[in-house]
Formats: sequence, structure tokens, C-alpha cells
Amino acid sequence: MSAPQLKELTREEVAQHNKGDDLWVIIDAKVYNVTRFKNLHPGGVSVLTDEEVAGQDATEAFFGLHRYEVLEKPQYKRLQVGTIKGEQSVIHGKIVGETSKVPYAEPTWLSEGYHSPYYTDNHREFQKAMRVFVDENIYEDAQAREDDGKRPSQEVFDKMAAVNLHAMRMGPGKHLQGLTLMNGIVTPEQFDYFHELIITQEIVRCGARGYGDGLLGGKVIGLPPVLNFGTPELKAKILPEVFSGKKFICLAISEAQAGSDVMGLQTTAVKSEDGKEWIVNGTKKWITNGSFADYFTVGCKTEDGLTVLLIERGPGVETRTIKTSYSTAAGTAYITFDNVGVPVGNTLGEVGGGIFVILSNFNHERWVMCCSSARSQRSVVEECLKWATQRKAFGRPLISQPVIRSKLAGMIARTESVQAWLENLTYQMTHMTYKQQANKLAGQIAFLKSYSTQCAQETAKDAVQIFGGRGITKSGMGKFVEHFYRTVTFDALLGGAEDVLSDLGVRQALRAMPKNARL
Ligand code: HEM
Repeated sequence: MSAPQLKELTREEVAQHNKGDDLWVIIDAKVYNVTRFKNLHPGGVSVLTDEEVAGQDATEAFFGLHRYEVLEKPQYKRLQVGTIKGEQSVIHGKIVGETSKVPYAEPTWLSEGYHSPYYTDNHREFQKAMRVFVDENIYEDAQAREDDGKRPSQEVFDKMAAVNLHAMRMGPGKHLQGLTLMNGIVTPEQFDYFHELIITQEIVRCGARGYGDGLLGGKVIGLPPVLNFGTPELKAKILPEVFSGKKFICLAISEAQAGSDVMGLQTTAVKSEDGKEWIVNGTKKWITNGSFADYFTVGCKTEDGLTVLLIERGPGVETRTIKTSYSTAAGTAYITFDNVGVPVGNTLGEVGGGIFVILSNFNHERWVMCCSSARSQRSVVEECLKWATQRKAFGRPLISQPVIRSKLAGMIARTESVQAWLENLTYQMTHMTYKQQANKLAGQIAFLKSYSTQCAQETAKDAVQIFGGRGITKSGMGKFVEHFYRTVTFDALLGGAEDVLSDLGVRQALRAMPKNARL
């Protein structure tokens, strides 16, 4: 059926349609016929038949109560019957690839009139392409899967594979050699940690924390041990499968009995009599992507200490989804290994050297989480700035209240400080080997991770206060704030709890204290 022809109407003409059985409203120079819809309206009939709304311009009332996306839903879009003669709509929804003009909604380097020493023209071109990619291919799936709890669609994984995003999310390195990255915008040699930061921060803009982890967060932490410690044969088999988005891998360390305390792990691996296999028994808990993973990078107790093995899904491996406070789109799992035979060739690193394999992963993982936390805080700043300027209370916009401005000031300062520190650290990373990073940056990254999640939690609390009841309501105006508040603790826990990380930072600093430093 073709779309009905929109009429050009005057405000006087619209004003004639002001009765329950003939009811029109104007929203942003568009005219909607809500006569039949009024009985289905979730906000009730009376608000639509109110004399200040019926036949009138209800733009301000509408945007005080609804997100723009309501008007974009097909069932509501078709209520539009006309436009106001000589007037233009000025309010718009999400535009693919657009950078926001709301102050602080973008980092300085993406804001008009500002400068940055860190980003090259290539980073800028890459960011543009990445934003379009996410807006076109990921955003909608993220919203839908975050709601229905299913893992991200295979179609999204395939599209990411087509531009080699799965490989790029592992950071710069040899694994990128020979690949065409983002349709050739960046060469494998050019690709650095700022490109990776851009990838993480663009994906985070979807505002779907569980889905974000479902989008192969497990691979970001589960694959590095294979990349760095796997045999050439193992890599030749696994990497193409994972980079093509056809197979999934996760990191399985924590257990019900042992979380951060990795030396307390109870999953065992014992050599078979012929010495060709490990026989693995035990359980793992809170394993991101575990529900749908094909491969598991597993910390096991062996005779000589801790050993990391790559286990393929097969007989004896069972996974069960755990419901957490974010979406099951993340595929968080409880896993049982029951007499699982694992070829000895799947040993990652030295037998008994597992702690080194696990620890070598942490810096990158925590840095990725800082990228993510910084960007999600920024999205909350944007939501709060928009809400505080459009919402009226006591006859004035919320923003006219000093207490609201004070909360916003804190949020903005925290967001900017996290991003600035992150960019400095990222710059250091681009100039250091992985080993130098472990030596020089483990403490700094630990501090930043701890600092950024403390900032995020503070911002979540303030944002809910600004949004009021809507900040704890899963749909409507405050839905992203509610989501942020509900899921912010994931960042604070995963990859190391705040106090543990802060302490690690201080201990690292003490190691570098000169012996002759005296007051
Ligand atoms: C084309 C016109 C309209 C459509 C399609 C529409 C649609 C909706 C929808 C889908 C909701 C559920 C909440 C959400 O998803 O945001 C809602 C809630 C509501 N609507 Fe409308 N609406 C329209 C116009 C209006 C107007 C002009 C008013 C006037 C004041 C109004 C007042 C309300 C109220 C009070 C709520 C409840 C808000 C809440 O629970 O916080 N609506 N509307």
C-alpha cells in the first residue's frame, strides 16, 4: 500500500479538528490524526483531548514525555496526515553517521573547533566509517537483542567479518597481516591502539551493555592467549574460524569457588596414560559468551601449578545461561567439564605457567573497558543535557535549577578527565612493546579502570536523580539512563574490582620508588 499523500495545512485548519471524534495535533510542524489512536494511546485519552493539545501545537508537551523514536515507529508514523504550510520540521532522530552537536556528547577530537595531538587524518576517516558501520549494521540489532536476550545476529557477525572487525578488535599486531581492514581505509601497518579505541567507543554508543559483551567480548579476552601462546598449528586452525565470525571463543577462568583468586581454581587437568591428552574436570561461572562459544580458553589446576588449555565444545562440555542484571544477549554461562579429553597440543604457554598467560591478558582487557566506560559516560551526559533542557518542572526547564547544573558539571568533568587520561595512556601504548606496557602501564591502566568505573557509578546515580522516575523505567524517556544505572556495575567488577586495582597501581608505583628518595 502506498503512503497516504500528506496535505499542506494551516494552523487554523488543524484547530478545527479538536474534538474526540475528530482529533488532530501538531508536533514539530507535522500534523497527526489521533482520532482512532487516542483509545490506544499508552498515555491515555484525556491528555490528547485536553484543550491545549487538541487541534493545537503539542510539540513541547510531546517532547517532554516521549523520545523522538516514538514518531519513527511505523504504527505511529502513519498517523501523520499533513505538514504545516510554510514551516519546516527542525527536530530529527538518529541520522546515520552523524556526530552530535550537543556539547560534550562527542570527545574533544570529534567536536567542531577543537584539536587533538593524538588522532591523524587516518583515524578521523576510520572513525567516520566506523560510525556509519555501527549505525547501519549494529544499532538496531543491539536494541532488539538487548530486549529479547538472544545472542547478536549471525548477520551482524558476518558483516563485521567482511571488514575484518573481529581481527581488528584484537588490537594491532601480526594477526592483521594480509587482511583488508575496513575496506582498505587503514593498512595493517597503520592500525594502532587509537583505531582500536575508536572501534570500542563507536560500538558502545549503541547503549546496550549486555549486547556489547555478546558482540564477542569473550573473544577479546579469550583469543589473546591463543594468539600469544598457541602453537602455529593451533593458530592456523582457530584464527580464520574466529576472524570470519563463524566460530566463537571465550575466556573461562572464574569459578563459583574462585573469582579474582585465580590460584584457588579447582578445575583439574590430568594427563591421560598415553600422554596425548589432558582430561579436564570442573566448572566455570560467569563466562561471557560461554552459552554459544565453540572454544573455551580455560584455566586449570595441573600437577605443576596453573595451566591454560584451549578446549573445544564437544562430549563432556555443557553450558547453561546465567541470568544477570544485563541482557542474556551476552551469553553469560555456567560451564561444566566432565572428563573432557583435550589434545596436549592445545596447551597455551608453559605447563604450570598459566598465571603468566592469564596476567598477560589483563592490561589490554582493562584498557578496553576504560574505552568503553569513558564512552558510555559521555552518552549519559548527552541524555541528561537533552532531558534537562527539554523537560519543564515548576514552569521552567530543569536546567534552570542550580542543583541540576551542578550534577551536570560533575558528570562532564568526570567524563572529560577519563577520556583525557585514556588518550594519554593509549598514546603510551602506541609507543611501547607489549612487555614494556606490562612493566610501565599495568599500574596506570589499573588506576584508570578503577577511576573510570567510580566516575561512571557517580554519574549513573546523578543521572537517575535528573531523570527522576523515568531513570528507573525500562522504556520511554529514561531508558538509556535506567540501562546505564542497572549495568554500570559490570564495568566496576569485570577485569578486577576497584579496590584491588587501585592497590595494584600503588604497589606498582612502589616498585619504581628510587632507593635514595628521601624528604
Ligand atoms: C502522534 C502522537 C503521539 C503518539 C504516537 C504517542 C505515543 C505514546 C507512546 C508510545 C507512549 C508510551 C511511552 C513511550 O514509549 O514513550 C506514550 C505515553 C504518553 N503520552 Fe503520548 N503519544 C502522542 C502524543 C501525545 C501528546 C500530544 C501528549 C500530550 C501531553 C501525550 C502524552 C503522553 C503521556 C502523558 C504519556 C505517559 C508518559 C509516561 O509514562 O511517562 N502523548 N505516548
